[in-house]
Amino acid sequence: MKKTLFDKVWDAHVVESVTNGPDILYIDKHLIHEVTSPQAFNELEQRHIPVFRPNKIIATADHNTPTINQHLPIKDDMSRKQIEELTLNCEKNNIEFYGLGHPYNGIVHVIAPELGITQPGMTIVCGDSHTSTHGAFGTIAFGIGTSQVAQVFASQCLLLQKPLKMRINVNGKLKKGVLPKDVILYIISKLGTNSGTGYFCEYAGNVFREMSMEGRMTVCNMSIEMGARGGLIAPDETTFEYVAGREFAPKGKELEAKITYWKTLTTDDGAEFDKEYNIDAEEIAPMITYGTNPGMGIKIGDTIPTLVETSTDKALAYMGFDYGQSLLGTRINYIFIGSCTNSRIEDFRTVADYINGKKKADNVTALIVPGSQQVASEMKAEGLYKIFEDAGFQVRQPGCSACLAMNDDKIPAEEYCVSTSNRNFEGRQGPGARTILASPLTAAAIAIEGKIIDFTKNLN
Ligand SMILES: CC(C)[C@H](C(=O)O)[C@@H](O)C(=O)O
Ligand code: SF4
Repeated sequence: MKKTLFDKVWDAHVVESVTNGPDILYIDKHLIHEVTSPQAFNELEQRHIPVFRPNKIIATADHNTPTINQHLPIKDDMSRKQIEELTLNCEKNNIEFYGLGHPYNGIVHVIAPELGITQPGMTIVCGDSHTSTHGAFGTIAFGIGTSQVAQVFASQCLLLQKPLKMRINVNGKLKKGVLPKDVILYIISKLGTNSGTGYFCEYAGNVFREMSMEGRMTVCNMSIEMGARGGLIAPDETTFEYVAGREFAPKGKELEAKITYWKTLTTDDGAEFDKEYNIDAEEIAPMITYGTNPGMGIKIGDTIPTLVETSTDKALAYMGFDYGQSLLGTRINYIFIGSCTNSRIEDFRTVADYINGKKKADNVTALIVPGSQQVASEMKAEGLYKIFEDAGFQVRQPGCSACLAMNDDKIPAEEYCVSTSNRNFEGRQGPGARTILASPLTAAAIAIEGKIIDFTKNLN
């Protein structure tokens, strides 16, 4: 039978299946953070169940962490307690923990790939919806709820109904200034935030084949924003090259054997999908969002579509925009470049390249937040800190930061923030804050101007 990439990875992990029922799936790697693990640890403790395979679990602190003075005790009580609880739970259960100050600390979806923990063909879960990021390596990776976190702690397995399969093919040549973030924002704006519900989505076509691993991670990261459980891209030379040599990646003969296997992880010609979309790369342009879900996006120079849906009325009222309006010229006081979508070295290289020798506009507060300590070290080594600081940007310490209002980095009410994160929900960046999602390049260009511009005209 012809199989898809998804089928191959799934089938290799089925421990047992119930006819016409769910499968028991083995989980290779379980990532945890401070927000969704405490209740699961409590459940195990109450039921006197030990953690079955602690060496398959990696923990980091990212959501509640401050991005200034990480060497000092966390001021906010609730955040400090969250991190203390995670630290204690990891100690008690023998789980590797990359806490604040650890050279491997950072956002969970940034550190696992960069440490070589994420590898092709694996099943990876985390109590976090953007676990879909790891699909960029040809893994089945998805977010799970707290009761499932407990299930994996106890058994290293999950009881799951096999999801449906969809494929999005993007072929052709991307225009200048179009980044992977624009590709996924465009896809979601076209297909809608429910188009992936019940599905795992494979991204195929020359656009993804030619993308860096960082770019593929940006795309897979946002699969969840079109409703999909996860997204994945077939591993290839770009993937193998990225993985090889990383801290926890296989080495020598073992790596060779793995690569031979990883090369089989492609969708067979003629394998069937439950649905499929084709997109022409030339249609895609730099995108911005105008509303309160990631599907409410337009090309920078376009006007807000005139839709008659009450939910759009509410979104536009929240954002302070109108039907038919162009966003060009909108004054922007906050820029956030970070989050598990766009806080990898390539993102910061793109930003630094654009702003080198320029200055941010006076009205702008611009935050640069590396996804991990390792990204921060690379940035320093490459001289990017100096470029950012000379341009008047603030470079912070790693964490989720202003992606969501769980730490000190909040955007004031009614202020617009052009953000490279993945969600623009009401209150996401702070009560009343208005989030406009965009690529790192778009965010950089807007930081320099202090208002929304169509920067593609300035590119040479
Ligand atoms: C806090 C966490 C559970 C949440 C998620 O699942 O995604 C967060 O990371 C987010 O991005 O909204
Ligand atoms: S950076 Fe944002 S989207 Fe990513 S895990 Fe943190 S809070 Fe969630």
